[in-house]
Amino acid sequence: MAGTTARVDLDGNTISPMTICMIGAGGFIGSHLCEKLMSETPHTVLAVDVYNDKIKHLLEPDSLPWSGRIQFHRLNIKNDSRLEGLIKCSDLTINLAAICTPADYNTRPLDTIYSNFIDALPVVKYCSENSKRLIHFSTCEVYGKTIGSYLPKDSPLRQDPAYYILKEDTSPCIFGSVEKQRWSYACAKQLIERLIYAEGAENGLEFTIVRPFNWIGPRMDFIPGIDGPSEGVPRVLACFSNNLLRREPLKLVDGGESQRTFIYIKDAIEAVFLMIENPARASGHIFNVGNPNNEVTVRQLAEMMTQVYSKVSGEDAIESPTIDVSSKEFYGEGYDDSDKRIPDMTIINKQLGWNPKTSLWDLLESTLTYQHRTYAEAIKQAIAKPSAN
Ligand SMILES: NC(=O)c1ccc[n+]([C@@H]2O[C@H](COP(=O)([O-])OP(=O)(O)OC[C@H]3O[C@@H](n4cnc5c(N)ncnc54)[C@H](O)[C@@H]3O)[C@@H](O)[C@H]2O)c1
Ligand SMILES: O=C(O)[C@H]1O[C@H](OP(=O)(O)OP(=O)(O)OC[C@H]2O[C@@H](n3ccc(=O)[nH]c3=O)[C@H](O)[C@@H]2O)[C@H](O)[C@@H](O)[C@@H]1O
Repeated sequence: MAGTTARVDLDGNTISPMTICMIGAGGFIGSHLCEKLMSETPHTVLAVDVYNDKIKHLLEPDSLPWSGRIQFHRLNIKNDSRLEGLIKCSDLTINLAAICTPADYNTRPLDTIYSNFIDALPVVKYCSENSKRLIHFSTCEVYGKTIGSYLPKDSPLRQDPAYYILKEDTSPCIFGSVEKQRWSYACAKQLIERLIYAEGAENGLEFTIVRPFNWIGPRMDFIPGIDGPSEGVPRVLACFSNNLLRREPLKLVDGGESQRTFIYIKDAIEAVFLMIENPARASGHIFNVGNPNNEVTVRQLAEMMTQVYSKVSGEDAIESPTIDVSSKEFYGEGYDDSDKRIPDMTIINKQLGWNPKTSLWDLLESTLTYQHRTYAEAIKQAIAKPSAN
């Protein structure tokens, strides 16, 4: 049981129980982190968010084995003076709070920039002034587009990893023009990374920056019209899950040619655990956290999800499982895209000895089993409702 056996770090030292102020704990990544921290460690979590639906199962009832080790604080970090007190009484702050759905970047650029830069400023300041450790969640989007994407289509250099592998310490950050407001998120995340790095260099802030590469799994985002707004556009896993559940074609933006590497949330959480419990190895570093072996085009992802969903639901796929849609139609004016995202793993391997394990097929199978179990009945009822009236 958590807390009864002493935990040791990668260097064999005993890890003392710590208090973690987790901002954005009620979201997708936060919920998985809280779940594992409660079941496998003696650490205490001060869970800060405006919502708690995804961690409700950890908060009640009082009889849960970790009762007393997780406290929920409903607050908006934009304007709440309690934040500094929570950071002060913690050993470590993890900041996950952000607007991070691409449909918002070009349609709500101000909210996106405020959320990812301005609202994170006090968190960094309080950590620096109070000499508290910070793990800040950035994104692989800070790399933007690959160098290779600017080469002629038939250039052999496009096949050379030097032109597309993304390395924390050497790759440039390549964004589109300011009119392409898609990059408002990446640019705000890049500037907060630079500010944190500068606080480390000038004022001694002990920090770790995480750059997640498309982490996916249960509880990611929402299913429109079921546990989120009907007109809302979540990230691709939830968009495609929604289409599959409703037996609609999966929409391929601009032909689905962009490439992504997807990693299972449970593999990625292991990496964050190593950062939490090995400060001497993690501090001062920026880490890519992704699975370079799970690369697909978005079209291939759609095809694989269609096959996996048929297997887990027992339903045959519809006759035309995908449909092409322009990015302007799907996201509106100002959308642009990352062409390819393969993380270099050298730094995280060297510092933390971490590697991802789960194949794309396996992670989709467990995730879509969850989606089917959680939403299929609610969708059936939602679809049946209008005709019953
Ligand atoms: N999921 C991924 O693959 C991925 C990839 C790259 C980067 N990230 C980064 O990781 C972090 C977490 O991502 P996620 O996928 O869990 O997103 P999420 O949207 O599920 O979680 C973010 C949480 O932050 C909370 N939040 C936002 N603004 C807040 C505020 N002002 N005050 C209090 N709470 C606030 C939200 O309510 C939400 O619960 C984000 O910073 C995101 O940019 C995630
Ligand atoms: O997850 C990450 O690592 C980062 O990348 C995501 O950005 P992106 O991968 O572009 O967002 P998705 O919504 O997951 O879309 C992936 C691709 O699928 C496409 N897509 C999306 C939805 C859809 O229905 N159809 C479709 O073709 C998009 O155009 C894009 O090319 C988000 O910006 C962040 O959550 C995060 O910082």
